[in-house]
Amino acid sequence: MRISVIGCGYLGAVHAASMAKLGHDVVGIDVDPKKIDELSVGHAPFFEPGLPDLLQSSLDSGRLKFSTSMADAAGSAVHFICVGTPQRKGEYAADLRYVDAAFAGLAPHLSSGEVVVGKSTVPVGTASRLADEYMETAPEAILAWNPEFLREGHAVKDTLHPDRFVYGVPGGAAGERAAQALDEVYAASLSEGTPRLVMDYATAELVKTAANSFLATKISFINAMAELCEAAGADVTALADAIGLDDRIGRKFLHAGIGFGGGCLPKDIRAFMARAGELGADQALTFLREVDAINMRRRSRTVELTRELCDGSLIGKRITVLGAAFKPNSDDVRDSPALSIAAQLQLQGAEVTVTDPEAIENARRRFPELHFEADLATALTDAEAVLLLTEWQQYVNLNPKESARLVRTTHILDGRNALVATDWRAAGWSYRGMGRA
Ligand SMILES: NC(=O)c1ccc[n+]([C@@H]2O[C@H](COP(=O)([O-])OP(=O)(O)OC[C@H]3O[C@@H](n4cnc5c(N)ncnc54)[C@H](O)[C@@H]3O)[C@@H](O)[C@H]2O)c1
Ligand SMILES: O=c1ccn([C@@H]2O[C@H](COP(=O)(O)OP(=O)(O)O[C@H]3O[C@H](CO)[C@@H](O)[C@H](O)[C@H]3O)[C@@H](O)[C@H]2O)c(=O)[nH]1
Repeated sequence: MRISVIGCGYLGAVHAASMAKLGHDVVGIDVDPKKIDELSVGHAPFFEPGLPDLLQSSLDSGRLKFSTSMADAAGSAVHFICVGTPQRKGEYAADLRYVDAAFAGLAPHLSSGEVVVGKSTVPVGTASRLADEYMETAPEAILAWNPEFLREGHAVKDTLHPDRFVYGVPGGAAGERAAQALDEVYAASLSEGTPRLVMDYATAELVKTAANSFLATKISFINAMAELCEAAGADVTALADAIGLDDRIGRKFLHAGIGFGGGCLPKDIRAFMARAGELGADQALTFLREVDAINMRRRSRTVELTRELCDGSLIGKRITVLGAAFKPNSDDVRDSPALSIAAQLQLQGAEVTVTDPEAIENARRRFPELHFEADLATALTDAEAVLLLTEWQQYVNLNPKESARLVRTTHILDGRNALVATDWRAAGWSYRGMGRA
């Protein structure tokens, strides 16, 4: 099947390479010529485990190519729209200008029977608006919305073996044709028994934002419990283990710490609230304000805990931050809690050094005022406090005795509750976790 993938960022590049792996002939299209040049020679423009091999094998198969020209999408049976939907500057709402530009650019190249499939995360109501505004030029083409649930750091596996497929389609024969086309695209995964749910546009759009809101709520719930544990002298990790054993609750997404970040959860819950307001249903989502507020409080709480670790003053203190990415196994620094905390500490007078195995380049672009050091041992040397803010495996595996020899003062704040506290204390460190006595 001929497929085009429009927008080759964290979602689209993985999607394009994965669709070629499934046996389709794929063209990935992006407006960024640098990205397209890199992808065309098999260089992944961002860090994602498994992507370089997948990209290379798909290019070698001759089934994957990249282009900056929308005209190269012409003739594809299915066109996936994977462009960004960031938060609008100074507002909660999603910025849909890239989605609109992608539809406007694609529409003149559409032919009868082709299916345009939105994968970007959009506010409910967007698909029917786009169908009205852009699909009229190609009346026989059909629009479907097939939201994406991949996690960065697991994107390849999540794309090839997702938990479920959601198809938002129009009513009648057109909807059936769109679902058939998507079944053909995903035949290999469907044959593994992956559930496939067909519904209307609005429900499909809502499934995506509801799923991310639920995940964000779960994280903020456990972080609220962390606040309580701190006040009551209890331990949030023991609490999460105990409540997580109830199947109805589950242990996943109950890791308390510095809170959630990234290019999805924060902006998606805000866009969801904004859209609810436009629909006159803002009361339904007022709890998400609290979810957001709890999350942002974790960042200021981390700054306060660091001040406590540093005997009450941050001025001139040498602080080493382990991790810049918003999560491990990613170089994505969009709304990274680690960087936001590092920047706050520096503003309050600390001398901050940030290290990360993959994200330094991206981090430096966003926070040029911070000092970055790629070498872990050098970053730790002479530190007066160490903060683990992104739980990369190499940081979790750090040897507390060897690390103690590098630093000036053995103070560690475990912002992700990822270290074995007893090991660090046994090696002479004063260890502080999040929500732990
Ligand atoms: N990153 C994820 O893990 C993930 C997972 C699920 C859903 N999503 C959603 O997918 C969408 C894309 O997210 P992302 O993280 O890949 O963003 P991204 O910023 O990494 O990628 C977007 C890409 O679209 C390109 N682009 C912009 N306008 C274009 C146009 N008119 N034509 C062609 N290309 C264009 C940009 O140059 C960029 O490369 C968002 O709606 C996001 O919420 C992302
Ligand atoms: O118990 C937890 C779990 C996660 N996090 C943090 O939450 C953020 C988001 O993590 P995760 O959801 O794993 O990463 P994303 O790659 O942003 O994936 C989310 O956002 C994507 C884009 O919409 C969706 O496709 C995914 O299903 C959804 O999990 C990160 O900062 C994590 O450190 C916690 O603090 N505690």
